[in-house]
Amino acid sequence: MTTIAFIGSGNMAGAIMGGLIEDGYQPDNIIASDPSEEKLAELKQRHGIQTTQNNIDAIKRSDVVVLAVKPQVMEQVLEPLKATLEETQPLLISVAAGINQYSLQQWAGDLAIVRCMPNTPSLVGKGASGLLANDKVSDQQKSITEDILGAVGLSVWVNNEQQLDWVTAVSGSGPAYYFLFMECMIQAAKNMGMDEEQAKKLTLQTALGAATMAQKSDVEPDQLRKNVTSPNGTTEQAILSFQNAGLDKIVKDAMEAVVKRSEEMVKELGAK
Ligand SMILES: NC(=O)C1=CN([C@@H]2O[C@H](COP(=O)(O)OP(=O)(O)OC[C@H]3O[C@@H](n4cnc5c(N)ncnc54)[C@H](OP(=O)(O)O)[C@@H]3O)[C@@H](O)[C@H]2O)C=CC1
Ligand SMILES: O=C(O)[C@@H]1CCC=N1
Repeated sequence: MTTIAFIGSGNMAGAIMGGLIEDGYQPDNIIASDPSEEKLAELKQRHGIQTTQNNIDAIKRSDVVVLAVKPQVMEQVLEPLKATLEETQPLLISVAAGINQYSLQQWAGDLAIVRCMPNTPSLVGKGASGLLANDKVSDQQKSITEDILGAVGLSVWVNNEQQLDWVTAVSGSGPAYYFLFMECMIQAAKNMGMDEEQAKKLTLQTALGAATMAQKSDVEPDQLRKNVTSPNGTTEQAILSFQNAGLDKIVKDAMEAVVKRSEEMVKELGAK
């Protein structure tokens, strides 16, 4: 079985590791590397995986290296690892937003690199990831990448950096939009006087029900919405309220802001 090292073991790495284990991946074949002893102890206890505070040691023992540190520290994290990476030639998968293939290659060396944009629902096997390979990635390495990300949800290959920025706007950042919407619904229900626990239970089940229906049915989301919206009924008033507030523009602006920020990050943080 392929051994996977995670350089950086925070939220995103934890989500992918958790999803892999849930899917039956051998814990012995997962190595988490992180400066935090506490984080590592927690991961070891929860998943029974291998842990280390030594990135080079983790890389030497693995076939696939997943880079899951914050974009702001990627350059400094890779600098001491470049020689080992070039020597051992693992498949490198970076999940960092705003760090493009060019920068990764400058900092990590001439390797097979997949730039991946995952999302945190990977933790529950419902991830959605975009993948961009450089031309050193073999078909076999593509299939290994699909297996890893496939264990935690669905993945799609894209052809260029711009398309990966679009993936970031849709699914990378997307879970936060739905969480925010849930927060707003729970708060509004509380303001009406509903008990918080009840508001939460109903909101979450409604989100799950709507997503499951949209995914399982052949009917498009707009028709599913119309099916809920009885003429002159209650839903119609809510939809009108959203539309009058310019929801389509609010969403469009938010997603364009993601793409803009990704492009800025490439300029701010990327290799010159
Ligand atoms: N969260 C999300 O929804 C998504 C995140 N991403 C990307 O995933 C990456 C990680 O994000 P996230 O998991 O949220 O961040 P976290 O801060 O939760 O995780 C990053 C981890 O890397 C550790 N770290 C810092 N320096 C090193 C080092 N030298 N060697 C090894 N580990 C180190 C950090 O430790 P310490 O805290 O001690 O510094 C931290 O535990 C980012 O690049 C982000 O763009 C992509 C898609 C979705
Ligand atoms: O907010 C971020 O920068 C990361 C990338 C996508 C989701 N979280």
